[in-house]
Amino acid sequence: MMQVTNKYPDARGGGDMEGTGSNGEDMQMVDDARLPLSRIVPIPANQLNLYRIVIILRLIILCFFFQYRVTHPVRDAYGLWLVSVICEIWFALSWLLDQFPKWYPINRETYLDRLALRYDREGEPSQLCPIDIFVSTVDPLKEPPLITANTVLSILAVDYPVDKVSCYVSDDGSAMLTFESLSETAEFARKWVPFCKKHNIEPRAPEFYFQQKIDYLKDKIQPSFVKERRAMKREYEEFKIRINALVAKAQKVPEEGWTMADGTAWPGNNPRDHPGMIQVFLGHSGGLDTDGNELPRLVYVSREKRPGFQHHKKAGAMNALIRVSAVLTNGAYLLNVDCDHYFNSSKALREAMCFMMDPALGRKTCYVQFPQRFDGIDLHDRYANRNIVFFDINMKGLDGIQGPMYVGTGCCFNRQALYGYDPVLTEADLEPNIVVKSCCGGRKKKSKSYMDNKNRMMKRTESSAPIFNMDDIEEGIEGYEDERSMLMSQKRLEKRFGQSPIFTASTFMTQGGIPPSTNPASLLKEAIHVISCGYEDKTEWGKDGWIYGSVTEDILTGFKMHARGWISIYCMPPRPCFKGSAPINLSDRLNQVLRWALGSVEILFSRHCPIWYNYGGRLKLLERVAYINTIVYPITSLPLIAYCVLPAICLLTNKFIIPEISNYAGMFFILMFASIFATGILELRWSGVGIEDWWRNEQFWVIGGTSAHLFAVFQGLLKVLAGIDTNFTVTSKANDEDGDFAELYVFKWTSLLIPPTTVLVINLVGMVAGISYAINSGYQSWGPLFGKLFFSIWVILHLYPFLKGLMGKQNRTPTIVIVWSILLASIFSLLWVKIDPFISDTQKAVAMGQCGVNC
Ligand SMILES: O=c1ccn([C@@H]2O[C@H](COP(=O)(O)OP(=O)(O)O[C@H]3O[C@H](CO)[C@@H](O)[C@H](O)[C@H]3O)[C@@H](O)[C@H]2O)c(=O)[nH]1
Ligand SMILES: [Mn+2]
Repeated sequence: MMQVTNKYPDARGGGDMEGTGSNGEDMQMVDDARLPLSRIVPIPANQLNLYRIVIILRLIILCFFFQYRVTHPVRDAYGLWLVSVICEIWFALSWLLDQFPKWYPINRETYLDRLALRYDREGEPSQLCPIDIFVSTVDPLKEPPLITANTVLSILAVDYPVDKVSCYVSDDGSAMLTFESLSETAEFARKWVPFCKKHNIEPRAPEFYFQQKIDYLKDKIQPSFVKERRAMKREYEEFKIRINALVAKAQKVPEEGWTMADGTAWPGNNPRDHPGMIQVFLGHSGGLDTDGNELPRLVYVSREKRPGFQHHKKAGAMNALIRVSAVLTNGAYLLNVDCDHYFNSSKALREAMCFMMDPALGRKTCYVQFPQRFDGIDLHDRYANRNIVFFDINMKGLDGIQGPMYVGTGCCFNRQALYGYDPVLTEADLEPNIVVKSCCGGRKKKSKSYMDNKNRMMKRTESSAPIFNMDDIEEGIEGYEDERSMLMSQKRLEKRFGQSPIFTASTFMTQGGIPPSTNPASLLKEAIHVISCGYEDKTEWGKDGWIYGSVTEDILTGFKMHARGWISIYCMPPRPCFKGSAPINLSDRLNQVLRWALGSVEILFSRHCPIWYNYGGRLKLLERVAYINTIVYPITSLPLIAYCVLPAICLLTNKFIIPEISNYAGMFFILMFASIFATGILELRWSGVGIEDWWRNEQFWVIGGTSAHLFAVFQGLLKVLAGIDTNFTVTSKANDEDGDFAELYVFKWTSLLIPPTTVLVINLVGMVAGISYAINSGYQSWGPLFGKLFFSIWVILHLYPFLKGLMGKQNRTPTIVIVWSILLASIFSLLWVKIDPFISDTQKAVAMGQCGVNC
């Protein structure tokens, strides 16, 4: 059923490849094996330098700009001017937070061939490290089992030694549907995996493989391929039918709850009150595939849930998986994906190992993050779902500082980093203590040296990775004199890991694997124990592992590791390693953004706030700035809304936020725009991001800012002040099989739509009013009007995708056309009739403005 021997030799020991033959070819191999497994591909210096110069220029211009703005109030519109200047200062600050972490962008390249040469040579047992892969799912109705099945299949078929891959599926919804479809998936994998490996196909998620509209015969020489492909396609369709049947069956819950095939009641009938469940499929003794080869283990896990126990959403699920996997397989590394993020490249694990198993990088790398890429997004990516600017610009920038943020999925972790240990930095960084010695010695320490270092041992468990394995511990305990301090370190371990000796012991096996001679039945029992709901009581789970306290557990988790001095790596090979789905209709997208922003606000008000947290530690300054940026951005919604309403007020009151401009001042305005434009263009140049993606990002910044971010600020405040807990509303992952993007036009009412709609309407009204006013007051008033119209149009252009989303798609007659026509019609009719409904209002406002100055 599961792996019980520790057959993973020390593979991270570094470049000491002994025992190679003495002839020249072998020597060459040894040399090659010593070459680095990855390299930094620098961005061309001329591009980067120009970019940096322009940033500095922009900074200088900005200073002059503000000097002018602050010293030149608008006499008759003091309030408007003050608000606008405050907003502008805030925008400038948030620009600084966003800009400077992009000072050292880099790219990277991996050498998979060298990795193979070093750790995975033909004819020898592979020395690659074992990896546990986590898949999280919660609601099979929103996260269709077929999608999860595809993710699981792509994992089982990954290009990595099968005995070193284990896949854990966490079911937070304790749904029998998830369980049964996983069982079907395990059966189908017996056919699917050998097919993938034989024909070396990509991607190895069947749905997406068969969906590809490419010439699948192109590089295939095997005559049998066509036939086998056809047969496999049929098999997959039958599999799909079985899954769909399960889904159909699950639509209506029987009164007495679900019963399993053997007639017993499904233990998870109440998702809020059920025991922990584990089922191991495939693997060691789980039967072979159709070619007679072993398959990776597949484990279903549904942690125990009881009323009155906090379960901490996804972070809690992930922590439960850390413990289960430590007990059952204990991979040295673990990689987690959301249920909809399948392996788009079967080489993903090897890519990650190019960094993790690198003797120099591996010791200090807490995780290797892959960019999130998506399928099924509408052609123009209306709601900036692909987040290209973030993934291709900001993250590359961070990679050059201390490493990219963790984004929740497609990320390979060093298990020790999740246990809350500090990185093992270079020997010079540390005092000459046992950590370094045992690293370099590579041999088990005798109990004597353990005794010598007992006090350091305690310290070390506080701060750095444990290097001893169980034999050492046992030997040590026998001859232990100072019982009290042993007890304390025992207590310390219990606090950190909880009350499972087996699990705690596994944490000392830094190369992964489980001790030999452990009996599978007792391991399973222990696995159930470590997922019980009370297990984390009186422990530090949530302070280590995945961090609790925010619905964006990802940011917090990565942040804490960086604060401990770990670095992370951004890995973006040409073929995207992971692909997921994204909510493409407006309402779902806004709700997703709301959750993210709320998560940020939660962090802002928590003790982990990057503004205050842990100075004097190992967090690099620019990395901190980037984290500050990701948690304060929701606040920008306040000045943003104000700023978007200002142009309309200007139009309605016939005032302006800028006084009559001199030529000298006008120059600064022009320089400002030019420098903004130039930094943008240069950024797109070094990153390779397209202008459309950039523009979408700008637009969505305004759309999100005027809706979701604003709500997040208030909900966050409510949480802090009134203790109202936040929800993790899962995004639906609809499978868009027809590919007609019907989802894009789905309209669901949510109050998130109100503020941007209001901003839009006000601006439209303002434009009508402004134009009609100008018409009435003759031609000298057209000049100032254009300034105001410009700002209004700026707002409307940014909100345009939102307007489109609001309109939906009714019978293919875009309602937006109707709206525009009504608008234009009213402008022209005003022009024709020359009436001015706002004239009295404006006069009133003028009077008030003057009063404001004089009094
Ligand atoms: O109680 C819960 C709630 C959610 N999930 C899982 O969390 C994942 C992410 O949920 P989703 O609704 O897809 O959120 P997204 O906004 O699309 O996810 C992004 O943002 C999240 C942080 O808000 C990260 O956790 C995700 O990894 C990242 O992909 C899914 O696999 C869920 O099954 C759980 O396991 N338990
Ligand atoms: Mn998602």
